[in-house]
Amino acid sequence: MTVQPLSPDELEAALRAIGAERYHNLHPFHRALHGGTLTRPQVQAWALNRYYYQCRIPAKDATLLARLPTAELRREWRRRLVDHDGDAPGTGGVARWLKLTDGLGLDRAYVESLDGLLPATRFAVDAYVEFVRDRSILEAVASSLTELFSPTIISERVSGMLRHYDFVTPETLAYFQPRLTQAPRDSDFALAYVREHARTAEEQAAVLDALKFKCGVLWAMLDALDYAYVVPGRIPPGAFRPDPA
Ligand SMILES: O=C(O)c1cc(C(=O)O)c2c(n1)C(=O)C(=O)c1cc(C(=O)O)[nH]c1-2
Repeated sequence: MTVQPLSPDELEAALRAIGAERYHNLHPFHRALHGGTLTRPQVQAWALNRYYYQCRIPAKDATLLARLPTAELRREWRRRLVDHDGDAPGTGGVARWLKLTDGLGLDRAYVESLDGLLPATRFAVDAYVEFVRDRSILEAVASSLTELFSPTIISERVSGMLRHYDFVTPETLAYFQPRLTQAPRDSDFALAYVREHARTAEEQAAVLDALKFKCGVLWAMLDALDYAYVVPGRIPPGAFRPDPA
């Protein structure tokens, strides 16, 4: 029996249902981060590990950019590189993420060295970069669609962290403000691309799987933090160890 393809609206609804079920806003570590029940060292561990995601995002976008077939698509996608890398030293999202790790009292050279990462952070983020490098353009674009759901979590995060943690200031969280406009712009484009190009049932299944995969990447990063930094005695050898209080 041949499976009938979904209409673009049905495909979008199926993508949104994946986010509603699997996006990392539902993870216990995020609930704790936003709800104010983490300690400063646990927030430091989150920011340090998330730095690796931030700094690999432009590399993943560059691998896709190189494969895009038209100037129109490349022009659209290259904005993401500028958003993250900036167009001068000290500008862009990665530099702003370092303001967050600075504000949390982490040594910048240590953060940038990547020496303190959890092994699973590295594996999860590298898997995302490799997925985008190796899969079809359609799957690669679809894997960015978690950003459909990020403005809500970012708003929750900023208000929750400012309310609950006296060691967090609006300047420390400056990374997130531009994301509130960048993420919808990027995800609107990616969603329109996927709605138009995922026509067959096979292509649509691949797109849905790409979004599930990406939700898994984000979830696995938080599982790793939850495992290592919530119950004492579980920090892997070589990973970030908070200073004794
Ligand atoms: O704070 C978040 O929860 C969150 C989530 C995501 C996401 O859903 O992938 C991104 C970001 N932030 C983000 O800041 C960012 O630059 C980004 C790029 C991408 C991507 O897949 O290309 N996702 C995300």
